Amino acid sequence: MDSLLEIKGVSKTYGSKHALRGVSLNIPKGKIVGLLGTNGSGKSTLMKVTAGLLPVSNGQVSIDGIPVGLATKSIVSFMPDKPLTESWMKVRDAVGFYRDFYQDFDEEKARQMLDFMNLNEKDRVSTLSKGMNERLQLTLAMSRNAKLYLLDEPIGGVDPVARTKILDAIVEFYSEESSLIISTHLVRDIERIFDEVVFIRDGEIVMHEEVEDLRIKHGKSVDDLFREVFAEC
Ligand SMILES: Nc1ncnc2c1ncn2[C@@H]1O[C@H](COP(=O)(O)OP(=O)(O)OP(=O)(O)O)[C@@H](O)[C@H]1O
Repeated sequence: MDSLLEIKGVSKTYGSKHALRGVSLNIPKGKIVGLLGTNGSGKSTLMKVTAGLLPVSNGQVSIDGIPVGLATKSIVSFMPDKPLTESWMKVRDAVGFYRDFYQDFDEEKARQMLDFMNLNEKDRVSTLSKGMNERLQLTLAMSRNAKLYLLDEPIGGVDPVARTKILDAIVEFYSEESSLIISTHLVRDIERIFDEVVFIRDGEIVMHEEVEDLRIKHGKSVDDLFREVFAEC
């Protein structure tokens, strides 16, 4: 298997709290992967460790064969669960900020995405609704020409109509040369776009399967299986 992301025996503690417990995971190139778990299961921690924003307590993470660090930041695009933009910015300032900051930022792609998302470059970030803000953050993260995209809860807290638009944009603007990991607990709305799913519970990977295999093997949707696996939590 041609792995893009390799995680080997990664643990992460915050003081005495164990957020990740010996996580090992391989993600191939060209896949959209759902990182699924209930609140507090370790999704954001795993995303941040992969993005190189948090040091691990134990284990190794590498992307395209390179250990996570300064060098991998240029091939990983991370959309955190909290916006990186400042409230004084207009949408066009946010785009300019990303363009100046990231060499691989594709301004033309950003324009097309803004258009698709019905976002106006003249709007102030502080006046955007939560759903519109999520659309902006997604546009910024996906307009980089990265090898790995990490989207932390891109549909958290937005209504079903906004969710559909965000998912359509991910599918429309995703390049098959790269891989994309999306963390969420809103499985039903999003499972149609996944090639593979990873279930994380209490900082441990409890399942990693291709979605088609999973549906054949269990005769269930990912959402049904998710509810079953996490029912006892
Ligand atoms: N900075 C921190 N200090 C202490 N504990 C933390 C910190 N960040 C996360 N944790 C704890 O680590 C565990 C995993 O948290 P994490 O944010 O990775 O989970 P999550 O799956 O992303 O949750 P959610 O869906 O609620 O965002 C939780 O028990 C959380 O309380």
